[in-house]
Amino acid sequence: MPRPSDSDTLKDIIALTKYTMGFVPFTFIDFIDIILVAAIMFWIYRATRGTNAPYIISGIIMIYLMWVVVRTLNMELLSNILGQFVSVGVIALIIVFQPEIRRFLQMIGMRQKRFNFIARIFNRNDNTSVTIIAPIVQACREMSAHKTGALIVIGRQSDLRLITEGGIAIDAKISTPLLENIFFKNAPLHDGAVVIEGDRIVAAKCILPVTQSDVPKSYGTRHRAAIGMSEISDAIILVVSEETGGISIAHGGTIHRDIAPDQLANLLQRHFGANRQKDRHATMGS
Ligand SMILES: Nc1ncnc2c1ncn2[C@@H]1O[C@H](COP(=O)(O)OP(=O)(O)OP(=O)(O)O)[C@@H](O)[C@H]1O
Repeated sequence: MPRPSDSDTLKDIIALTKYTMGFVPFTFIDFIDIILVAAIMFWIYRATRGTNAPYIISGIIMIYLMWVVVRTLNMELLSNILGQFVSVGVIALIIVFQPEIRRFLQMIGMRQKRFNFIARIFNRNDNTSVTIIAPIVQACREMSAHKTGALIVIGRQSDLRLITEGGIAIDAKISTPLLENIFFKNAPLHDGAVVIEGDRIVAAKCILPVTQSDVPKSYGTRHRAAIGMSEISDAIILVVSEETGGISIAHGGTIHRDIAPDQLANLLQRHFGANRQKDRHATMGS
């Protein structure tokens, strides 16, 4: 019996591909579709990392695949039972993922102000270390020494209106005495977070979203709120612990605890220096 040659095999593959493509036409839109689904799945993975959500998603996918299999095999009873699970699946998803969905909506609400080039050019402050960093670091140093609890959000590119609108508007130039006064125990505005944008204290008494990630049990709500805020925005969040006087800095979903005031000044310099360089590149590019 003659053995099929390589060219025969190739012809068979081409024929099979054409046959399959006849049933399932693959267009450019399909390609975009697949890329978007992959991007959404990657985002869901990143947003739910560290939570129980990936396990729940795997469970839902398993139920769905079982349902597809039993339906194909015409197993009526099992198919009906699993079908009920699948049909209420969307509602179950909304209930189970309520915190993640809320975080996603907040993230959309805090979209980057990256198209606001003109405002950024005119708002750029080359004296950042004198006008912003020094008074904040000094306030943290003092509050740390007196064990005054504080939560300070330093805005960068993310739009923080969703947060500031829930607080008390202040709109005053940053100064060490003002920050200390706000957080002074029993002062009317000491509860919640202060939000700083540019060289101004925009609002106080702001409520921040608390992280849903797995953090050590020793972290109280103030530290959890700092991490939560850093997960949904590019802001830098400073915490002074009322319990220990320790200073922490949260950024990009992680928190560094027990930072010395001098180290804090260096870290802020680095963040704002990098920001200014990024602005410069963006301005040159635009
Ligand atoms: N979601 C939030 N948004 C803004 N501020 C918050 C939030 N949750 C808690 N806080 C602030 O944190 C204070 C409570 O801090 P708590 O003792 O629970 O946290 P902690 O992380 O242990 O901080 P500390 O080390 O200062 O005790 C509240 O009085 C309030 O001012």
